[in-house]
Amino acid sequence: MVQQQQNLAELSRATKRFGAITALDNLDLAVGSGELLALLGPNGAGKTTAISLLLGLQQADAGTARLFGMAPHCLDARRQVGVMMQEAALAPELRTREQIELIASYYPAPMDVEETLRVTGTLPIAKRPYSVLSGGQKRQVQFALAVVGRPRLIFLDEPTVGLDLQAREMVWATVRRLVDGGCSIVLTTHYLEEAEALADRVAVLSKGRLIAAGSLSEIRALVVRKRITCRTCLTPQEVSGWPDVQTVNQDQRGLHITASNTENVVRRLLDADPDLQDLEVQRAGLAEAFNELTREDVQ
Ligand SMILES: Nc1ncnc2c1ncn2[C@@H]1O[C@H](COP(=O)(O)OP(=O)(O)OP(=O)(O)O)[C@@H](O)[C@H]1O
Repeated sequence: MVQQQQNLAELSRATKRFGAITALDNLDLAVGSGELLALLGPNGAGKTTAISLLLGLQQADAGTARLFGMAPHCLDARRQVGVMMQEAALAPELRTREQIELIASYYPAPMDVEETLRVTGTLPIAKRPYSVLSGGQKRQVQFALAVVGRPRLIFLDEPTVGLDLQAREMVWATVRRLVDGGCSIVLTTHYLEEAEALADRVAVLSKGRLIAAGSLSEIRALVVRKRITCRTCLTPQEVSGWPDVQTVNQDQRGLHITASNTENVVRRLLDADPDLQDLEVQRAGLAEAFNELTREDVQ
């Protein structure tokens, strides 16, 4: 018998307004079992608001939010969730180990506290009270609290902002391990390389609306533009007038061309310069796709 896969978290036609601002505009969003969904979008796009609705921290003005098929504020739903928001109010006097022990006690089958300290890089600050920690160390503790309960679904709102490279890599490694173990994760990030490194699926928000969703390659494919690099005797001035050519730059590696139809441009390059060398054609990266998709909003 084929079992129907249930979405762990779901927004249906959700709208949320703050006075004159429409933070979410008729948004549909679903988080499937075992996936890492990256929510991308410019500042103010509605990413944090979407998570807040799914967690029951805020109510939608229209539409619905469901968490494990329940209203998000239900304790049974919340018990299956771990959260790291951008701001956290933690007891300042509690030491890191005590914070982790406290949160672990709320969950039925938490991770071992020592293991949590180790995999989140918080072992060196285990004995220090929260109030004396640096900004980055506080984020590490918040991350530890999000994962210690071994929840089925974890929301991470910009988890690596303010972390040094080593701490960021530790977060990435732990996130990968959790997903490998069957955990689902919703991650908001401004670091596109973070989405590229971790996400199964990407949802791009802009002005409270979903403007694109799909796998990384599907999102990249939305951008038709591709890059051509080659060594040639042709000058940028000659090439820039050709059909399908969008931009041309030159440096010591040769000519760099972006084009909407690379096949046509490559054919013409080879015709015009039989001695052409080091020809490379690359698809647009996530960063280019993101810029293209949200261009209207960032201008
Ligand atoms: N409590 C609030 N009161 C008034 N306006 C709010 C409130 N929360 C969010 N907003 C507004 O709603 C919009 C969406 O905000 P939100 O924090 O969801 O965006 P975001 O995509 O998470 O942005 P960022 O990437 O900067 O964190 C913004 O214009 C924001 O100013």
